[in-house]
Amino acid sequence: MVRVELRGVIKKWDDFKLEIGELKVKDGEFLTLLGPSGCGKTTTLRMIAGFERPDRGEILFDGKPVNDLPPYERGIGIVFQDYALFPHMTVFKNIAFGLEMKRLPKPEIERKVRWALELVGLTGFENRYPEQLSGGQQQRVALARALVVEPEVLLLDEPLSNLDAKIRERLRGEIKRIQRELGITTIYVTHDQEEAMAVSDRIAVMNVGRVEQVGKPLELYYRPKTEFVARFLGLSNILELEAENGRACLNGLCFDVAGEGKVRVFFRPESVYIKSGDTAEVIDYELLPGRIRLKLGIEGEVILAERFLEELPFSVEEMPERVGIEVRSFSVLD
Ligand SMILES: Nc1ncnc2c1ncn2[C@@H]1O[C@H](COP(=O)(O)OP(=O)(O)OP(=O)(O)O)[C@@H](O)[C@H]1O
Repeated sequence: MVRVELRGVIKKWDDFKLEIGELKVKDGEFLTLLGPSGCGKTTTLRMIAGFERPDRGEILFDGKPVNDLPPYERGIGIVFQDYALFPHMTVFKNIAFGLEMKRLPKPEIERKVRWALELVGLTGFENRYPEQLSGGQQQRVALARALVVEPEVLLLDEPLSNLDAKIRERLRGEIKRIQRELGITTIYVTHDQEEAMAVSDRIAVMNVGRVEQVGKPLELYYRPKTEFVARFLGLSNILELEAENGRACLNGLCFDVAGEGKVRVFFRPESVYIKSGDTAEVIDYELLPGRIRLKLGIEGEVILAERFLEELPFSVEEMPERVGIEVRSFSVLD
C-alpha cells in the first residue's frame, strides 16, 4: 500500500493543457477522478501508471518520485475499459501471464491464480477462453490479472462502461468489496457521477484539464464549491441573490448567509420540503418511482423539489396551485 501524489504536474497536447497543482491519494484510499469526456482523467491516470510522462512536475509514490520509472517498476495493476485480455489464452493463462513473466515457480503461480480467481468470483472458469465469457466475467478476469501480481496501487480506467446497467451495479459493488478487503490504494476513472458516489472514499472532480474540487462524495454533493461541481453531480438549484445583514431572500424564502451583496445560494431538490402555503407556484410536476419532482416558481426563478410521495401534505390528485416550501440545507458557492 502506498500513498500517491501529483505535484505541479503539467501535460500539454496541441490543443489541451492538463494542470494539477496538487493531488494526494492516501494509503489504502479509493479515489475517483470524475469529469466529462475530454477533461483529462485518462491522461492523469496514464501519467500515474507511467505510460505518459508529465512535461513538468512530479509524481510520487510514498514520497519518492517515480517519473523515471517505467510502468512495470511502479508496482501498479491496471484495468482498462475494453478488458484487453489475450484472446488465444485461457482465463488461467491470462491471469498467470504477469507471474510467468516474473518466472515464479509453477506451484506458486497456481496458488496465486487460484487466489485471484476466488477473489473475483470466477473459480471454475480457469479453462475457458475470453470469448466464452460475458463482458462482466471478462472484466473480472482483467481485475484478477491486475491483482494477481499484488500491486501496491490499483488503477481502473472506466472499467464498467462497456457493461450493461445491472452488471455495472453488481460489479462496482464487487470492486469496492475487493478494494476494502485488500486495502489497496485505488485510483478509478469514470464520467458517471452515480458510480463515483457509490464506490469512492473521495472524488476529484475534473473540468478542462484541472481538478475543480476534491472531497468525500456527500461533501461534494451537498457542499460543492463551484457551479460546475454542483451541476455535474446532480440536479441543482442555484439562486443569485442579494444579501443584506447576513440574509438573502427570494420573496418569503430566506437564507442565512455569511456574506453581503451578491451571493449564489445552492441546494439540491431533495433539500426542498413542501408544506401548505403560498410561497411558490406549482408550474409542473413529474412522477418518478415512489417520488415526485416539482417545478416551482418564485418571482420568475424556477426551483426544483424532489420528495417521496408520502411526504407531501396532500395527494397528487389534489395538487394545489401554490405551496409553501422550506429549504433545510444549502450552501453558498464561491
Ligand atoms: N496522445 C495524445 N495526443 C494528443 N492529444 C491527446 C492525447 N491523449 C489525449 N489527448 C487530448 O487530451 C485531452 C484529454 O484527454 P483524456 O483522454 O485524458 O480525457 P478523459 O477525461 O479521460 O476523456 P474520456 O472520458 O473521453 O476518455 C483530450 O482533448 C484529448 O484529445
